[in-house]
Parts: sequence; structure tokens; C-alpha cells
Amino acid sequence: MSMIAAFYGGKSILITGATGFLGKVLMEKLFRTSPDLKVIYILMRPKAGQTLQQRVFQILNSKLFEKVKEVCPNVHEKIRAIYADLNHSDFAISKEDMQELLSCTNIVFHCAATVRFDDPLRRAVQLNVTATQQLLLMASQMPKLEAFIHISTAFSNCNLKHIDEVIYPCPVEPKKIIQSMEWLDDSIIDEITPKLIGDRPNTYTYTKALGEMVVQQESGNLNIAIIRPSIVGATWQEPFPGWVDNLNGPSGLIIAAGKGFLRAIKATPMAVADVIPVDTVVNLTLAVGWYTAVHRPKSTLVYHCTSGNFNPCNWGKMGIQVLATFEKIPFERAFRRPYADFTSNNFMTQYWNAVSHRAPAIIYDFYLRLTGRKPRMTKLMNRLLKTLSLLEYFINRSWEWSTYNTEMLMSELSPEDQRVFNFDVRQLNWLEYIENYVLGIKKYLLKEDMAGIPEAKQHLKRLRNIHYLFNTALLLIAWRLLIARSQMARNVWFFIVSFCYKLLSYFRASSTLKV
Ligand SMILES: CCCCCCCCCCCCCCCCCCCCCCCCCC(=O)SCCNC(=O)CCNC(=O)[C@H](O)C(C)(C)COP(=O)(O)OP(=O)(O)OC[C@H]1O[C@@H](n2cnc3c(N)ncnc32)[C@H](O)[C@@H]1OP(=O)(O)O
Ligand SMILES: NC(=O)C1=CN([C@@H]2O[C@H](COP(=O)(O)OP(=O)(O)OC[C@H]3O[C@@H](n4cnc5c(N)ncnc54)[C@H](OP(=O)(O)O)[C@@H]3O)[C@@H](O)[C@H]2O)C=CC1
Repeated sequence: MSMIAAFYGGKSILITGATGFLGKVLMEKLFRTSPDLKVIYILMRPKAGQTLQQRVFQILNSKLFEKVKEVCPNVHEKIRAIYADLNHSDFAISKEDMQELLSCTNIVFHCAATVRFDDPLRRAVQLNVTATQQLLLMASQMPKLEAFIHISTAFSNCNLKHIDEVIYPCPVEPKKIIQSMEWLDDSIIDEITPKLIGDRPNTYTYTKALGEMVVQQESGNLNIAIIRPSIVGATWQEPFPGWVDNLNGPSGLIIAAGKGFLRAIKATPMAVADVIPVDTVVNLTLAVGWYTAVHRPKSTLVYHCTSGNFNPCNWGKMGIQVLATFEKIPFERAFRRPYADFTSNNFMTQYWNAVSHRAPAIIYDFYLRLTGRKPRMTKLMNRLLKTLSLLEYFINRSWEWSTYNTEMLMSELSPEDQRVFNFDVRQLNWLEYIENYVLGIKKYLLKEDMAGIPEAKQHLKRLRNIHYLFNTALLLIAWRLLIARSQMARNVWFFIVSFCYKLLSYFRASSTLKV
């Protein structure tokens, strides 16, 4: 019997960010392994015209939850969706709901965050720092609380090369930052943002670091742990391989490459691609929840959930395997044949952006205009280039994360728990994982049917022929222009034509003689 699964039985669990990528997999695993848990409270807001109930219904009816429905048929009765907006000072939770949360919650998993790299500092502080502070305040009023698990990121200290499982201080106290957001106006905040974030690349990593400081400062008597995952990717094994439902991390770029938009990225092939499967993160999170509640470590422990230390893969290997998978499993209606390469310097990046990204987009938009349709490719390409520029920082560097606490936890688990809550990435086969990842993107993100693969392959063949035709036409036009302008080119052309003519006459003459 799994001790961790038994621990969550009968518990009331509060999850923030349950509608996100990580949150959904966390809920799924909890219900599947501990179907006898009492209730999962999820703090959520209505979105895209959907009420809370409609959002929950959609999640429970997705492919991800198919296995859960078999082991926990009354799963819908065990989810309590509570209206909450983490952008509001008191989360806008009703009095009755707040009362229930405070009096019943046993475990808190705080996953909600803004993960956008381009968010203005005010928004990122509100969600990643202030909301964390408020949630801790709520937690401190929960008499039955056994553990509070905060999800941070391995990149919260990406300004360092070697990162230990400790909370590093930021130069300005989080409390001061929170206070200043209350009275500074947006233009001033924008002006001071680069100074505040210092050598971090964006507001996301900076505010996640502030969030960790808040956790440390406001922990009081709570049993708290921090988990720092690196780049969270599709599921490795559970509930099935390859599940993914958002564009963050590598997923968006894999789509862009598979559809033929992305032709070149400024990346260092030998840099470590520290991708970690989402089910691995969830298994570690649940094990940490159990360990923190049962063993009550004296201080706040930080756990690195990374792959580079145990089983490194680099961006070069990942890129090659992604391209190889497109040969077997192409995406439908590609814009160009999938082919992408890594560039090493700014000059080459600018060159390929102009030649392979912007120029085809302009030509295609011209064609759309000619055929009476609305041009859209240039806009899409500009967004892709903006995304590339924001991700570049992470694909041109390597980091070392120490993993003492994670390894210690692994050794604390029973063999059964090590199997059910496996977070040992040494067993991960990257080539297999990447292939399943690409397949998962096709099925669950792009919602493409596997029956369409022959047609997708035909489409790629047509694109190849168009490509050859286009290049030949371009060569002929260039040659024709050259002949018109240069005596030298004319002489070469005359030489080639007369040579071919002589060769032809020779063969004709020799074949006549044979007869
Ligand atoms: C040797 C030869 C080899 C050959 C090789 C060949 C290679 C060929 C294979 C290539 C694959 C292998 C290499 C992979 C490298 C991956 C590096 C990943 C590093 C990640 C590090 C993460 C570290 C930290 C981890 C963490 O701790 S946190 C989690 C990470 N957080 C994020 O990843 C948020 C990023 N995102 C945003 O920051 C916002 O999204 C924002 C982008 C500003 C847009 O923002 P905006 O334009 O305002 O609007 P959106 O609505 O968001 O999107 C608007 C439009 O952009 C689209 N789109 C949104 N996103 C993405 C995205 N990612 N990628 C692409 N498109 C995206 C969306 O489809 C929409 O398109 P549309 O629908 O218009 O057509
Ligand atoms: N994905 C990754 O690569 C990595 C993620 N992490 C961390 O993991 C955690 C989860 O990330 P992930 O699941 O990928 O992110 P998602 O963007 O998929 O999910 C974010 C969640 O936060 C919720 N949320 C955002 N704003 C609010 C708000 N104002 N009120 C209520 N809820 C809100 C979202 O709700 P809604 O659906 O309503 O928008 C969603 O459920 C984050 O803390 C992130 O920093 C760490 C390392 C890597």
C-alpha cells in the first residue's frame, strides 16, 4: 500500500491554479491514487464566457480525466469550485466560502501564477508575490492545516549559474515592492523595472524569486515547502504519455517548427535542455506534501525538480529528434516543409529572420491580397519572432541545480511509493519522450486526427515540389537578368549552349553510325 496515497485519503485539499497545465495533472493524480480523499477546493475564476461549473465540467470531461472516472466515479462531487480572483486584495471570496476553507483545509498546493515573460511588473507582483502573501495569511488561520506547498520555478535565480536548494535574498524587500506598487503610477513602474529585475531576463523570474522570499518571511509556524520545476513539458507516463494542453515552454516552438513557420532559432546546441515532464513534477509535489506534513522539517525545504543533474539532454539532441519525428508524424496543413536550424550569432539570426521568416510571410500575404483574402502571415510571424526573442535567454545557457533535498526525499520513500510517485528522471528515455511529446502536441493541442497523416505527407510532397519550382524559377530569372547586363555572363551562356549543342550533335552522329 502506498503511504503517500493513504495520507491524502480523507483530506480536504486546496489548490490554486487548478485550471492550469500543472494544476490539472495534480488534480488528476490525486483523484486517481487517493479516490477516498474528502474534497478538493479549487480557487478559480470564470473565463472566456464560461462559468466555474462549465470550466470544471470541461476539465472532468477531457481525455486527461478518463482514468479518474473509472476509479472515482463520483469525482464531480469531490471538487468544490470556489470563486476567487487572485488579482483582488481579498481574492473576492465570499464569507461563507472563506469560512469553509479556513475551517476545513488540510493541505494547500499553491500553483497559480502568471507565467508570461512580458507581463508588466505590477501584474506579475500582484499574482506572484502579493497573492502568495495573502494565501499565506489565509493559511495561518487554518487550524487543520498540515502542509503548504508553494510551486516556484528553477529559474527564479537564473541570474546565478549554480543554484542551491536555498532561498536567495533579493536586493529590495518584497514588502517594499508590494507597497510601492500601490502608489507608483504605471509609467514610473515601467521605468524602474529594468533596474529592479537587474540581471534577470524578465518580470516573471524576478517576481517568482520575490514570491519565495515572501514564503520564507511569512511562514510563521506553518509547515512549508517550495518546489522549483525547470521547463515543464508533456506527460512522460501518467495518465498516458504525451499529454499537453498549452503553448508554454517548448510546445509553441515545436508547433511553429512542425507547421514550417520556424526556420531558425538562436540557440546553443550543447546547452542543457532542462525539460521536466509534468507528471514527474506532480509526483514530487505530492511526495513533498506528504513528507512536509508527516515529518515537519524544522525549516522551509526547497526541492529542485530538474532533469539536467540526473539525465541531461541538450537542445541540439532535442531539436534533431523533434525534426525526425515530423518525418514520421507530420502536422497537417503546414505552411512550409518543417526544417529548422540553430544559429549561433546575432548577425546570422537577423539574416535568417529576414530571409526565412519575414520574406516568405510578406510573399504569402501578397498572394492572400491578390486572391482577395485578408493578409495574416506577417502578423503571425512578428509574434513568433517576439516569442523567440523572449525564450532565447533560456536556450543559450546552462545551469546547475543541486538536488540534495530531492534525492533525500527519494531515499525516504518506500519501494511502493517510489513506483507510484516516481520522480526519478534517470529512467527517462529522451528520444521516446520527445517523440511522444510531438505526438501529444498533434493529438491534444492541435486536435489533429492520426488518420490524416497520409494526407499531411502528400501535402509536404506538394510543398517540396513548389519549393523546387520556385527555386528553379528564381534561378532562371536571376540568370536572365545577369545575361541582360553582363558581357561576361553572355559569353559563359554562349559557351554552355554551344557546348551542349556540340555534345548533342556528337551523340546523334555516333548513334547514326551504329545503325
Ligand atoms: C543541431 C541541429 C538541430 C536542429 C534543430 C531544429 C529545431 C527545431 C525544433 C524546435 C523545438 C526545439 C527547441 C525548443 C526550444 C524551447 C525553448 C523553451 C524555453 C522556455 C524556458 C522557460 C523557462 C521558465 C519556465 C517557467 O518557469 S514558466 C513557464 C514558461 N512560460 C512560458 O513559456 C511563457 C512564454 N509566453 C509568453 O510569455 C507569452 O505568451 C508571449 C510569448 C509573450 C506571447 O504573448 P502575446 O503575443 O501577447 O499573446 P499570447 O496570447 O500569449 O500568444 C500569442 C501567440 O503566440 C503564441 N505563443 C504563445 N506562447 C508561445 C510559445 N511559448 N511558443 C510559440 N508560440 C507561442 C500563441 O499561440 C499565439 O498565437 P496565435 O493564437 O495568435 O496564432
Ligand atoms: N509551465 C512551466 O514550464 C513551469 C511552471 N512553473 C510554475 O508552475 C506553476 C503552474 O504553472 P502552469 O500550470 O504551467 O501555468 P498555467 O499558466 O497553465 O496556469 C496558471 C494558473 O494560474 C491561474 N491564475 C492566473 N491568474 C489568476 C487569477 N487572477 N485568479 C485565479 N487564478 C489565476 C490560472 O487560472 P485561469 O485558468 O483562470 O487563467 C491557471 O489555473 C506556476 O507557479 C509556475 O510558475 C514553474 C516552472 C516551469
